[in-house]
Amino acid sequence: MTFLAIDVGNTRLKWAQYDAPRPGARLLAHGAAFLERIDELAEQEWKSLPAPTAMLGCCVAGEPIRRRVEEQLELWSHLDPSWVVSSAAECGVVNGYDHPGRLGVDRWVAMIGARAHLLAQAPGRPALVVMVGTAVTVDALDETGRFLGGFILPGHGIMLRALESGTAGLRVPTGDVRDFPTNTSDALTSGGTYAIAGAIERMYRNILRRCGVPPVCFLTGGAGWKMAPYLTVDFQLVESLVFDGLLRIAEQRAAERARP
Ligand SMILES: Nc1ncnc2c1ncn2[C@@H]1O[C@H](COP(=O)(O)OP(=O)(O)O)[C@@H](O)[C@H]1O
Ligand SMILES: CC(C)(COP(=O)(O)O)[C@@H](O)C(=O)NCCC(=O)O
Ligand SMILES: [K+]
Repeated sequence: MTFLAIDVGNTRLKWAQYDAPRPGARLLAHGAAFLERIDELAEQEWKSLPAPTAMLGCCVAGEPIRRRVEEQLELWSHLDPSWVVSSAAECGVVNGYDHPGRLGVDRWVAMIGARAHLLAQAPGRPALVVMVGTAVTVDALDETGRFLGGFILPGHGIMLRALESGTAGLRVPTGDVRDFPTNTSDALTSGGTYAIAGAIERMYRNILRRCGVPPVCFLTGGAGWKMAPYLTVDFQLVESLVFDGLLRIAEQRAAERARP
């Protein structure tokens, strides 16, 4: 009984194969492909994988991309692709968005993963879930598992491209993060990094004010490691947060199917 988890973002598809559809399952293989390369998965990375018994994914990259991923999944003819959609409540997480279905499903799944980590280590605490990918999301879960709301910011790449295309004088290589940047490259890189760090610190304080208890902060996403050195709040870097959420949802759905 192997399980394939897939997370399709706006830049890359991330996949991981586990020996079972439940949290704590053993990771058998994993990889990532830029969206320009997803049409090669069945011919390349996935070709040598043992056939997964079940698959669950989340996709924020749009319907055409999702269909292209499903074409690759046809490699395993018995497999019935299943995609999570954001809902009003799932796996103990309650969705406080005005229109729950409009919440990015990667955010929803990451929060479900974070909630499981939180319950295992610090029940009774709120959670702050930061995902640094193409965009950056900074989401708040209260101590009962209710999603209170969150920020969306441009990611590092989008910030730099926006500045480059909106100005005459900002076309410079990537710089270093400095407290007091003294050249354009460092000023741009530091500005982007501290904009994200500042949003995280603000949400930390928003949650503390709302809940009266400091949140446990989870950091994930392809560029999460880039932010790690610059955060002033305690955090846990959990690269697998979305996969952990998918495993949790898959376990829950299997239990529901098994119920008489
Ligand atoms: N090896 C890498 N190649 C390209 N981008 C990387 C790499 N490692 C980290 N990144 C950063 O991670 C981002 C993509 O992260 P990811 O979580 O896959 O995004 P998304 O979920 O939006 O597709 C890129 O925008 C880039 O800043
Ligand atoms: C905010 C996002 C673009 C993040 O995408 P990513 O950086 O993971 O590619 C995605 O979660 C999304 O399309 N959300 C829908 C809008 C919302 O969450 O309100
Ligand atoms: K993502």
